[in-house]
Order: sequence, then C-alpha cells, then structure tokens
Amino acid sequence: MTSTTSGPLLRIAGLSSGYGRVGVLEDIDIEVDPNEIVVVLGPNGAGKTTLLNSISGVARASAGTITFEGRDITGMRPEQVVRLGITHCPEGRQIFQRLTVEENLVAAHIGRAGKSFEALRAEAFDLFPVLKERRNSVASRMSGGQQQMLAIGRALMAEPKLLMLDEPSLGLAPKIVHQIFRIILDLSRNGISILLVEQNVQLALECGDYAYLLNTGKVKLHGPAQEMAEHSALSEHYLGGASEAVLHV
Ligand SMILES: Nc1ncnc2c1ncn2[C@@H]1O[C@H](COP(=O)(O)OP(=O)(O)OP(=O)(O)O)[C@@H](O)[C@H]1O
Repeated sequence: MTSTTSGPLLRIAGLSSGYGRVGVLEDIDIEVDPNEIVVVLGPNGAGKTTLLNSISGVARASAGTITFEGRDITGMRPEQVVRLGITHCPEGRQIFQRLTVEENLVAAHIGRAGKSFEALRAEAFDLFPVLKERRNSVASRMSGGQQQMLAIGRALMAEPKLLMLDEPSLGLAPKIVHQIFRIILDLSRNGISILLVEQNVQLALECGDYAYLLNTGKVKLHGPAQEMAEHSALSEHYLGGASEAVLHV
C-alpha cells in the first residue's frame, strides 16, 4: 500500500458493491480532486447512499478499487477510513438526540490530525454560531436546521480531508438550505474536499465543481457542474423518472 499526493484525492475505479449478496452499484468510476466539490445526483434508490457507504467501509465492494491519496482503501473498516481523513455525514443526521451539542462534539473528536478538541470546537462554533449559543441544549430540542449544523459540526471534529454529505438540505426551510450550502462552499475554500449527495439539483450544481448522475447503480451522465446544469431540465425530468435512453443523449 503506497501513498502519493499527486492525482485525485479519491479515485473509484470499476466499483461494484452492495450489502451481503444484494448488489447495488455496478462498475462505477468516480474521482474527487483536492478542494473540489463533487455532486452525486439521482432518483430514490439510485445507489447514492450506497456509494458513500462503500467509501466509508459500511457497504462491501465485490469488484473494483477505492483509492484515497494513492492508498488502496477498498475493504477497510469504517474506523480506519475515518482515521485516514474521510468523514461521512449521513442522511437523517444521526446525531445523539439525548446528548447536548457539546457532548455530541466531544463524542465525535478522534484526535486524527493532532488538533485539540478546543481548537476544533472553536472552528465549529465560528462556522455555526448557533451551536455556541446552544452548546448546552439537548440535540432533540433543536430545530432541523440546527441539528443539521450539529451533524456537520460533528463531522468536522474528525478533521476530514474529504467530507461526504448525504442530503444535507433534506426537510429544511429554503433560508436554512442556503446557509448550509454557503458553509459547504466555505469548507471547500478552506481545503476540505466535498462529496455531496443531493436532491436539490439546482443548488447542488451551482455549488459544485463536477457532478455525476446515478441511476440503477450506474453512472449515467457526468461532467463539469456548469455543463450538467445545462442538462438540468433533463435532470429534473430524470428525477421524475425519465427513461435511460433519454439520459444517454
Ligand atoms: N442495508 C441494505 N441492505 C440491502 N439493500 C439495501 C440496503 N440499503 C439500501 N439498499 C438497497 O440499495 C438500493 C440503493 O439504495 P440507496 O439508499 O443507496 O439509494 P439512494 O440513491 O441513496 O436513494 P435515496 O435517495 O432514497 O436515499 C435500493 O434498492 C435499496 O433498497
């Protein structure tokens, strides 16, 4: 296992994966460059979450490779993957509902790259001042937007080089969604690469550098986000259930 810093940060080549004997992804190629925001779009059941689960070691690869910073991480356990600098912020947030903001942040600090808990907490509070205001509040008492901010704040406590966000805008009011997307842009400007699964096609493509469209476990379309945005009518149509033939145009 050699490690190099040249080339993409994350390279997925010929990946097929799933859960037990259930195959979901088939022959997927995806790359994320340093400082890039890569968007993954697709209808329900397309395999977007399974892609993130495959990278974080939750879903098992049956073929292909996942390489991070030149190191083959295929088949690594989730805790090993986190320690290498990949953090998965799952759909539905999955914060500890009964714990306070502060306790949630403490639980997520793994001391990966040597920054102290206090330094990382200060960074999270700078990004999300509401978390500082509500540091002693129990998570379940907070709004959906605040809980999403806590979920991202928690993910940052592991000092990721690559942050994977699964539908961070889900169920949130438009004003909060814009706030979350501004934070995502800030994170990428601060050197964190982002792999973003989103149903909000328009905002995701405005924010992203490159995008992939998944359906039935395969990459159907990919390209620079701006070019993909020109396909947005197609994507919207697609998200409503267009045929594969249309997508191959
Ligand atoms: N733990 C699991 N075990 C078996 N099959 C699963 C499991 N999780 C998901 N699947 C199946 O894998 C397929 C892809 O699901 P996945 O959650 O990756 O899609 P998605 O694109 O993220 O969809 P959504 O937008 O609804 O979250 C679906 O057919 C789903 O039923």
